[in-house]
Amino acid sequence: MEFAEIESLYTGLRVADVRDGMDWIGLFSKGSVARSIRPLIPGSATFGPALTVRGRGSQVQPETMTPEEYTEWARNYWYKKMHIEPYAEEITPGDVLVFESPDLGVGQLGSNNTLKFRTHGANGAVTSGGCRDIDEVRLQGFPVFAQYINQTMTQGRLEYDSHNIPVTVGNVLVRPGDIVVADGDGVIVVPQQHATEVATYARQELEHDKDARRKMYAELGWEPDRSVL
Ligand SMILES: O=C([O-])CC(=O)C(=O)O
Ligand SMILES: [Mg+2]
Repeated sequence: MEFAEIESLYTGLRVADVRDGMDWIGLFSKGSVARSIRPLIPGSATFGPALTVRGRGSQVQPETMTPEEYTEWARNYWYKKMHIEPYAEEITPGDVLVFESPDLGVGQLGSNNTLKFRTHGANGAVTSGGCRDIDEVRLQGFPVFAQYINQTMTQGRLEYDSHNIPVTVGNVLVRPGDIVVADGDGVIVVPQQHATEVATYARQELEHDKDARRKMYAELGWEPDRSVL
């Protein structure tokens, strides 16, 4: 599905609405990513088709080296052969990167690669692993939904495995092109074949809910804000 179509279906929908839309078509136990995967930037929200990436634990045990040798090893071996990001070149504007990453306490995402993803037009990233440089990622306003914040780099810990393959993140299968929606309630994944129907009932429930809240705003004498308009 083209991003323009996803945009017209999903703009303004909250994760809660998409959850309802999934229920409305009978997908009660599907889609909701484990609640341990949370927004790292309070208030951030995103949606888009999944560009999937798998990382794997590494068996590489770097030998003892001088710092100069280590610089050479990191730049010309690790970041050229093991921690590679070929998928960045394949980002289509609107994509949400979805990383299946083992829980190795690694800050696989950081302010450098998130900025690279943004320059290619990505709408955000979801990972079962971690993120570092978090203050800068917040400054960038790049929506990251992750299991943890941690300091360590990937060297000798976590390698690139593959991309554009089905992955399992937060106990949910995510296939390339499935629709990812994320906000303060967490992350939900809509199988692409259900994208239109789920959005239809999600929208119905959002409008129903907004009507009820708009009336209570009026009763309270509050000015309507975007949450009720
Ligand atoms: O380099 C890494 O592996 C992660 C990182 O800190 C960044 O992208 O800024
Ligand atoms: Mg960094």
